[in-house]
Amino acid sequence: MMADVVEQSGGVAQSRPGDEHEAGGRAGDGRREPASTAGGTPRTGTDDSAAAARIVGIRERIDEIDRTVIELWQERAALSQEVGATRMASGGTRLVLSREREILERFRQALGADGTQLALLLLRAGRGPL
Ligand SMILES: C=C(O[C@@H]1C=C(C(=O)O)C=C[C@H]1O)C(=O)O
Repeated sequence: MMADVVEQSGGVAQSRPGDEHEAGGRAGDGRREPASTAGGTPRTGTDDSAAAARIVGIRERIDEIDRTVIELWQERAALSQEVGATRMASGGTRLVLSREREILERFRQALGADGTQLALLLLRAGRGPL
């Protein structure tokens, strides 16, 4: 089962059985995906070989981006924790809400409502549960 995701509306979407990603399951538009990967090639969601080749190429870059995002996410969380520990060891506060508001605003301006959600998750990753 996939983890819940925060939708643009702020609501929570849950995957339904057979919704996506499963071999032979239904894709997002309700059409059935092929149950197997012909010849061991990655599943692309199309039977058109030219489109499939293009998709495989694009997915290489998507996977690279995802690895970078994960790496940067982890680096940011570690740095944020270091700032918090340094500040508390010096008698300061655990959080600085004015700084957090600036970050939320930066993400909102760049990415809209999704940016706000993303920034909230980033901030939470750095400080742990309140
Ligand atoms: C990292 C800091 O500490 C906390 C964590 C923040 C963050 O993850 O960006 C921002 C503000 C603080 O609440 C900081 O003050 O810069």
